[in-house]
This record gives sequence, structure tokens and C-alpha cells, in this order.
Amino acid sequence: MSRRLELRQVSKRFGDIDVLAGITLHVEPGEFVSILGPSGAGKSTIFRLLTGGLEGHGGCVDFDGRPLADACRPFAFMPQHDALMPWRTVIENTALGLEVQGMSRKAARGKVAPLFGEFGLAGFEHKYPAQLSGGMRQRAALLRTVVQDRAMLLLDEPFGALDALTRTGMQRWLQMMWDRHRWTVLLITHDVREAVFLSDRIYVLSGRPARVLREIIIPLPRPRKDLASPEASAIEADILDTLLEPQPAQRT
Ligand SMILES: Nc1ncnc2c1ncn2[C@@H]1O[C@H](COP(=O)(O)OP(=O)(O)OP(=O)(O)O)[C@@H](O)[C@H]1O
Repeated sequence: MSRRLELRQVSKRFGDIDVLAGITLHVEPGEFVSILGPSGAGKSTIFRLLTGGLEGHGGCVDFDGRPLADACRPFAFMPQHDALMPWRTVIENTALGLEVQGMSRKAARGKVAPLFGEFGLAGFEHKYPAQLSGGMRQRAALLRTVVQDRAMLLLDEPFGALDALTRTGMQRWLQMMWDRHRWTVLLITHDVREAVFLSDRIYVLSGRPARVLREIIIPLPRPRKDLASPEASAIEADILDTLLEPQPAQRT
């Protein structure tokens, strides 16, 4: 299938330390897929491999049926921290990715400006990042990512730094936005409830070296309104059991 991401038996070592031990996963067009695992497992390492930030790995990474190296920059990446430049206004920050791609400053701003309302940022175009709330900063960072019109969004713990209430609000907002736009998303998180609430499928990773413990299809109907419905809570408890069960490597 076209525009499909597939990793087969991907491994990565740093020196003599195995970080990824044969990761196999796929993401279909229009899917929301999460990689869920403990801190330090190697989740961000997967994204660094995908975005070209790391040389050398075992296994295969294909996009659109061809080796990733032959694909034309299919990913828009949102890092863990919003990475907004404090000296640039919000509209300048959100247009930056387009300008880096070669779009003129005027055209880039013309493309992002109409989206400020939908991203809850209307009226803040000419403010600086320090004048925004945490949730607004994350929405600005997501706008900067989405507007690049790439085939797939890579979101690395986008709400990890937010307080619990803001985080819940952002999860609901992202769910609503995904329902509207059906972006293809690969999300990294260590928040089980977040993964269950947002995802079509979840890959549960073990701790280091990371391997896929389970692939879980989330059958909850969309649109999803409640992060704590009985059905969602049962799936969450099942995943927590998997994550908290001692792994063979940890018993030695
Ligand atoms: N360039 C590097 N050299 C050596 N070790 C590295 C390098 N990059 C990452 N690591 C190690 O690989 C492991 C996995 O790191 P990674 O950032 O991928 O984990 P993570 O699952 O994303 O963690 P977190 O959820 O805390 O962000 C860590 O133990 C880290 O120290």
C-alpha cells in the first residue's frame, strides 16, 4: 500500500549497548499509531532513525514501498519540547518550516495565518512564545508541523511537559483535530491513557533493549469524548499489566 511506513527487524546499538532489538511495526495512511514504552526504552531513537539523525542500523525501513532513503522527506517532526524560537513571533515561528523548505516569507505566512483560529491561536499571531500558555505553545508547535504538508506526522511526547489539566485538554483537542483531518500520525508516549484515547493501534515496547511486546488494536468508536470510559479503562489496565510484568532480561 502506498504512503505506508514499515520497519522490519530494526536494531540499533550505541557502542556495546543494544537500544533497539528488532523493532517491526507499520503505519498505514490515515492511521493514528502510538509507540508506548517506558522512559529510556529507545522511542526517540526510532524517530531519530526515521528523520535521518542517526547513521547506521540493522533491519529495513521502507516508506511508500521503497527504502526510506529514496523517499522524498515524508515526515514532519514535532520534538518533545516545542522548540519555538523566543525571538520570533508566533506567526514567524509557525511559518519557519515552510521558509526552510524554500517558500517565500510572505507566502509562508499567508499559508499559516488562516489556520490560527482552528489552532486556538487567533489574535496571538504577533505575540512571542513567552506570552503564550503551555497548551498554546504546543498548538503553535503542532501548527508549524502540520502546515508542512508531509505524508506523516511524527509526534514525540507532545504533551509530556504540560500540567495534568492542560494535558487532558490538549489530548481532547488533538483527538478532535485528528477526527477532522485524518492525518497519518505516529505518536511516541509513555502515557498509557493518552495512547488508548488517541490511537487506532498501539505498539507496546519493552524497556531497553526495546522490542515490541504487543501490538494492540483499539476498538473504541470515534469520535472519542471520554478518556476514562469503562472500555478504555479495561484496555489501559491490560496494557499496564504488560508494561509492569517483569521482562526476561530484567529477571537476570
Ligand atoms: N547518541 C547516543 N549515544 C549513546 N547512547 C544513546 C545515544 N542516544 C540515545 N542513547 C541511549 O539510548 C537509550 C534510549 O534513548 P531514547 O531517547 O531513545 O529513549 P526514550 O524511550 O525516547 O526515552 P524518554 O521517554 O525518556 O524520552 C537511552 O538509554 C539513551 O541514553
